[in-house]
Formats: sequence, C-alpha cells, structure tokens
Amino acid sequence: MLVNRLRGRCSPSLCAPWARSYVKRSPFTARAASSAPQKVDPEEKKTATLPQLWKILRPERGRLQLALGALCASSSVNLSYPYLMGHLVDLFGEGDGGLQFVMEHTWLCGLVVVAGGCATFCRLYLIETAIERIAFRLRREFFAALIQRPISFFDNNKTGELVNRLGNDITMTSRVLIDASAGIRSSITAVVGTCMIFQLAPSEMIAGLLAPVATLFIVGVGYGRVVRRIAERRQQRLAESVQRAEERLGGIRTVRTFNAEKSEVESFEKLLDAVYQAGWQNALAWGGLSSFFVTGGGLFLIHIIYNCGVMVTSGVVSVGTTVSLAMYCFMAGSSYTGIMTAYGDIQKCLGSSQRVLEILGTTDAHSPMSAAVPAVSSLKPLAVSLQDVSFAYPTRDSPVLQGLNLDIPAGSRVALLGRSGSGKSTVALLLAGLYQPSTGKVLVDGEDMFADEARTAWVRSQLGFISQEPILFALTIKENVEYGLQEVDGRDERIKEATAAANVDDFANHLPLGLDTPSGERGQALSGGQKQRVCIARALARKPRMLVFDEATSALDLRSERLVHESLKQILAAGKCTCLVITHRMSALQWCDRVAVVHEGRVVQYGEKDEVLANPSDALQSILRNDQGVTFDL
Ligand SMILES: Nc1ncnc2c1ncn2[C@@H]1O[C@H](COP(=O)(O)OP(=O)(O)OP(=O)(O)O)[C@@H](O)[C@H]1O
Repeated sequence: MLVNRLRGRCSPSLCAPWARSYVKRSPFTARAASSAPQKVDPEEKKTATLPQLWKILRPERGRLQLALGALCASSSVNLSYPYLMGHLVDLFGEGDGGLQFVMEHTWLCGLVVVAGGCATFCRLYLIETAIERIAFRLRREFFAALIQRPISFFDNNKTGELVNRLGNDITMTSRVLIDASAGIRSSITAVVGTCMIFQLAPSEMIAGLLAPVATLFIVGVGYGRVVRRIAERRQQRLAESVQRAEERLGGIRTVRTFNAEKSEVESFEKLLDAVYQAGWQNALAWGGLSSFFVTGGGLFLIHIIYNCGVMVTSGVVSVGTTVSLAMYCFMAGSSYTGIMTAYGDIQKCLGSSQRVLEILGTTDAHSPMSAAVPAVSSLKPLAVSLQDVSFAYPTRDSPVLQGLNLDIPAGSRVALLGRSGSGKSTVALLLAGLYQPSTGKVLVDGEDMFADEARTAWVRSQLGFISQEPILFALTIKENVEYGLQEVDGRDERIKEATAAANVDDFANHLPLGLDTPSGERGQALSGGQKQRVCIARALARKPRMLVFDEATSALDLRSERLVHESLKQILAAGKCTCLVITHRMSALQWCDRVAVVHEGRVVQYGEKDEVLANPSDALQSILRNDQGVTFDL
C-alpha cells in the first residue's frame, strides 16, 4: 500500500460472476507452453499486435459496439454545430423572417443537443465499464498465470517488476479503449470536417485552407514521437525507483539495524534524480509540443479569418458559410492532432499489452493449480528415491547436485548432514517439486514425481515441507496454520492437534486473541521461534505422508525444541510418516534412524545412524570438527 502511494495509483477491486465465467473460456488459460525458465525484459521494446489486443477486448464486443454507435451519434451532433451556426448567421441576416424560423426551430436544436449529451454519456459509461471489466479479468488472469509459473521464473524476474505489470501495465492495456475511442472520434471529425471544407469552400481556396492543417499534422507526428520516447524513459526510471523503495521498505528491519537510512535516502535520491532529469526533458518536450500546437493553432485561426475575410468581401461565399468553414477548419485541424495523440497512446498501450500477454500467453494448461489435488487420504508413508540427480539453478551455470543418490524407505527418519552450501536445502526443494532435476530421477512410491505436473502436485499434497526461512502471511495465526488446507472432515480437530503438537498453543494461549492474533506482515509480529512453530503446525495440519524439515527448529529454545521433538517422535513412531531432517543439531539426530552425509552435491556416506556416527567419513568428521564441534557430541 505504501508503495502504491509512491506510485500514485489505486487498485480497482471488483468481484463479479461474469468475470469468473470468462476465466473458464479465456483464450489465455487454454494455451500450453514450455515450463522452461523465462526472463521477461522490462526494457524490451516489443509491442502487441492488434489481433492480440483484440483477444483481450473481444469479450466486451457487445458493449463496444453500443459505445461505437453512441460515439457516432455524439460525433454527428458535434459535427452539425458548425453547419447550423453558419446557417443561423445567414438566417439572422435575412431579418424578421429568419428570426421567426430560428424561434420555431429552437426546440429541435435543443433536442439535438440533449441527444448529443445522452450519446456522450452512453459512450463514456459503456467504455469505462468495459475498461473496468477488462482490467478485472486481466488482473485475475495475470495473477493466476504468475502464481502457476515455475519457481525458476521467479529466480529470473524481479517481483517488483511483475507487480508493476499487474498494476500499471494492465491499467494501460485496458485504457486502450479510451485512446481508441478518442482516435475514432478524431478520425470521424477529421474526415467529415475535411469533406465539409471541400463542400463549402470555393475550389481555389481549398489548398490554402488545408495546407496549414497538413503542416501541423506532419510536424506534430515527428515531434510527438520524440516526446513519447522521453515519456517512456521517465516511466522506466520511475518504475526502477519504486522497485527499489519496495525492496528496502520490505526489509526495513535490516535497513534500521545497519543504520542505513541515510545511505538509502541518498541512493534513492540518485534514482529520483534520474527520474527528475527525464521528467525535466519530458516537461520541456511537452511544453514545446503544446506551445507548437497553440501557436500553430492561433496562426492557423488568423489564417482562416484572413481567408474568410477575403472570401466574404469578394462575395464568393456568405458570412454564414464563412463561419461554418472557419469552424470546420479548426475542428479538422485539432482532430488531426487528436489522431496523432491517440496513435501515440495506442502504441504505448500496445507496449504494455505485450508485457501482459508475455505472461498470460505462457500459462501452462497442466499447471498444478488446474490439477485436482486430493486431500491426503492414505495413511501409508511415502518412499522416496533420488537416482543420479544432478541440478543447477537457472541463474547459475555450475551444478549444485552432481549425481546424487539417496534412498529414503517408507516410514524411515533420515537426517541429512553436510557443510553449508553442499546442496542439502536444494534436495528439499526438489522433493517439494519446486525445481526439477536437470538429469536423474526422483521416484516417489516407485513413480517419477516429475512425470507430469499432476503427479508433482499430487506429491506436494502428500508432503509437509518446513523451509529454512519461516514464511508466514499477514493472516491470523490460525489462518496461517490452515493455509492451503482443503475442506476435509474434522478440519478444526486437525488444527487443534497440529497447534498442540508444534507447541503453538504454548505461546498463543498467552496472547489476548489466542490463535486469532494477527501474525503481521510476513509474520513480523511473532518471534523467530514462534514463526517456526506456526510453520511446523501448518505442515502437520495436512497430516502429511512425508515431512521435510529444513533447519525447521533452529530458532527454538531448548524447552520448545524438546516439546516439538516429543510430539514429532510420537507422530513418527506411529509409522504413518517418512521424515527427512536437514539439521546441524545433534538433538535432531536423536529421533532419526539414518544419517546421510552430503558433500559437494553428492551423498558420500549413508546408513544406520549409529553405524555412520561410529565410523564418520572424512566429510562428516570435518563437519563435526569444523562446523559444529561445540554442538555435536560424539
Ligand atoms: N535460488 C538460487 N539461485 C542460485 N543459486 C542458489 C540458489 N539457492 C541456492 N543456491 C546455491 O546452491 C548451493 C547449495 O545451496 P543449498 O541452500 O542447497 O545449501 P545447503 O547445503 O542447504 O546450505 P546451508 O546449510 O547453509 O543451508 C549454494 O552454493 C547456493 O549459493
């Protein structure tokens, strides 16, 4: 919200059934694509094509046709004014008879004016509602598409930039209707106005009247392009500075801890300075463009008045026709400018649409979201086998895992030890299906868990994963515990059992709102150990068939850790769950029956706990000696 204020925009929030029905038949959700990591480049100057844009607008075609009708009606009324004015002037010149005619037809004129007003209302109402509906659908689609992208996609793309697309680019894309409507209105006015000039003006004067219009048009097109480029640069720099602010405000505790407020303000100021420089050029360019049109328009008016004066005094045309001509010339002139502006704005919208379509067009049809994931039903523990697994993160070339083999039998409790950076958490991330191995297989109950997306999603649904960094959302403690839990029988019982087993009750009972206490943004209202306990409860509430603990109890005090271990021992003793524990703590080894040692992306020692600890390999000895000499007690 704070960053939104910095951007100076607000987000529309709509929710309607029509939008949901659209999502089912959306042209984007049906398209399959590779799940390869994709980097989207904010600087890339690609634009969407008109047919692509039409796909976005198509569901609103009924509304848009009506709006087009209203636009034609209001334009006709506007275009009739100069003709009527000219006619009126001539009628006034005819004395009482003319005045009598005017009086009798006043009501008719009033009716035309009111009809024009109604048409304008309908046009704007229809277009604005179409814009809101399109923005709603695009945001929903876009968010759904983003949330289904492979994790590697988020390694490659900055969240701030993606959020910018969700906000600004979608606003721009849907606003194309306003620009298109302005473009169509200007085109109608320009064409009809020019035709009327041809119709009313004596042929020898046409060139003189249209030449300034053409000049304004040609100069304006070139200059308009320059102005647009400057405006885009400013927009880009602004987006960069907002992203920076977003990141730093998100990590405000780190900034404060390092007393970095001053340096942050200084570096933000540098970014803002770049925005200002671009803004200054933008102001200069816009000022120049406007002044060009105001001056050009004024000179053009003088030119028209002069020509009209010549025409009237020479008796070629009547005063009324001259008035009509002057008005049509002015309308046509400003409409040509309007066409250029609309063209430029539509180009900008197409650029934004491309950035939105890049994400929408690459949604995988067989994504985990679309796969039906059953609640855990079988109580048999999972058996897992990693076979010759190699893996490199998409942002790095060097492999992290290199032919790693590990068999985790159903119901076993395996501790994974290794030096920092040896690849332990990476193994956990593969098991959680967040990344796929480059080569090798991960078999779960004998089947490749990456055979297809549905299988991966199914394995995930059977897994309780507690990551190294406890990530909570800005929900209450209870809502965090039940996060991702499907509608199952005895749901409340599950939550009760899970919060008791993870020792969450121990601290929640002392809070005035108990489990209904808000956890704060990213769980900031809880201590590190409390966050870890909520995360453990969240995993246990799913009654998983396999638990993966990645340093999940590192922030707990000894008493809490002992209580959590007791509960886990009971859960695991029932033999309903396989367990993989990544740890540096001897205490966690107590409830494991096997130990695997990972070194440089390979398992170098694996076996029964007592056997491994009695005959530690060089790698294990070095871990115990160098890393955890104090904690481990052999
Ligand atoms: N998202 C990522 N992108 C690129 N490289 C990564 C990413 N995550 C981890 N790495 C790299 O992969 C290697 C293994 O990391 P991993 O987190 O698996 O180590 P670990 O054994 O769990 O270490 P620790 O005990 O310190 O948690 C490290 O060199 C790390 O820098």
